[in-house]
Amino acid sequence: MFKIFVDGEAGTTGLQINERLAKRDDVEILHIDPELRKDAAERAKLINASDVTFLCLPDAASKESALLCTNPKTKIIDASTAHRTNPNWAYGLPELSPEFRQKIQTGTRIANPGCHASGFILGVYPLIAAGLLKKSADLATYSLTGYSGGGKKMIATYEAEGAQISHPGESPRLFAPRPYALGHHHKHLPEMQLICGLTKSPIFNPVVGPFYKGMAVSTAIFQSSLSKSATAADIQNILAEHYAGSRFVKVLPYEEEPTLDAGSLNPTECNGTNEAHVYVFGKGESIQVSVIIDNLGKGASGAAIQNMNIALGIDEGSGLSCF
Ligand SMILES: NC(=O)C1=CN([C@@H]2O[C@H](COP(=O)(O)OP(=O)(O)OC[C@H]3O[C@@H](n4cnc5c(N)ncnc54)[C@H](OP(=O)(O)O)[C@@H]3O)[C@@H](O)[C@H]2O)C=CC1
Ligand SMILES: CC(=O)N[C@@H](CCC(=O)OP(=O)(O)O)C(=O)O
Repeated sequence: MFKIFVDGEAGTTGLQINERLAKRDDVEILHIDPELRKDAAERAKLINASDVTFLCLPDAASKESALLCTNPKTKIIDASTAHRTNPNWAYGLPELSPEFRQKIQTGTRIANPGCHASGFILGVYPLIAAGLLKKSADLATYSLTGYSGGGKKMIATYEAEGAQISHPGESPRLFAPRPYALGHHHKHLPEMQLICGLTKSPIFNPVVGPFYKGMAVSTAIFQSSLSKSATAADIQNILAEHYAGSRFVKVLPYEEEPTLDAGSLNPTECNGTNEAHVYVFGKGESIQVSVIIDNLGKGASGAAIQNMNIALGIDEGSGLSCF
């Protein structure tokens, strides 16, 4: 029986991890007295008593918790941004390459990827690894996300009575999707750039909409950024080959005239799963890669549990099929 502690168990990500773990009989969950949830000594006790600790905390608290861990056997999986570009931590996206998977398997420090970053990297990394997309590529990406990505505070704002209602003659603040991070320094940019090995940051526009969860991350691939000319179908082939055999990442067939439901991409189609759906669109020289995930699934707690399974040497999909 593996002992698991979720530091930040009352937050959005922590609750979701606990929900998944509660259905398993191979783990024992160590709970903290809610009154002591911010007490460093109490957290240290539980972290060091665990086989795996999930950090579902703001960055500063995550850094503090990681330093509280003195048990060399305890594996830490951090859901925050704090350690994602730290070379001493494994980056928790095992589908990228056998090396990424192996670091998760053997290390004791695993950084769970950001949700937008997961969508971006899943689409872009294989194209760079194949030598088609230049590391110096100019990339423009937008991500349409549900509001649960903003944690407890944003959920409360969106779910306040009347907040999402559009009144005729008024300017509704939350009804229409809202582009944000317009200062162009979103916190996921460093991991997007580092993990893909890009020499410059993409231009990244996240957009939050009035739906709870689900995310579609779309990246424009310009011919000038390719080492040789390629079509959308070529790019789909590379991605399909890269993820062949992957349990959770599915590359959909290329369609010149997409016949998706109602002719549009549905950011919620992976909700309740740990899957990522990868699409390639475009015609002639114009190419777009779109990745759909559940921001709370493959974008957060699903990925965290998948990483735990890999780190503990148990079946990768344990506890994930019961979402
Ligand atoms: N929501 C999402 O889609 C995703 C979130 N993440 C990341 O996961 C982490 C948690 O996010 P999320 O679950 O959304 O956040 P929430 O705001 O929903 O929850 C954070 C939790 O951490 C607790 N907390 C805050 N400070 C401390 C502290 N010093 N010691 C102990 N507990 C503390 C909070 O308690 P209290 O409320 O009482 O202060 C709260 O329960 C963040 O780093 C976030 O960026 C990662 C992927 C996706
Ligand atoms: C809607 C919204 O605000 N989304 C968050 C994504 C949160 C998240 O997943 O970020 P971490 O994994 O890095 O914690 C944002 O864009 O900052």
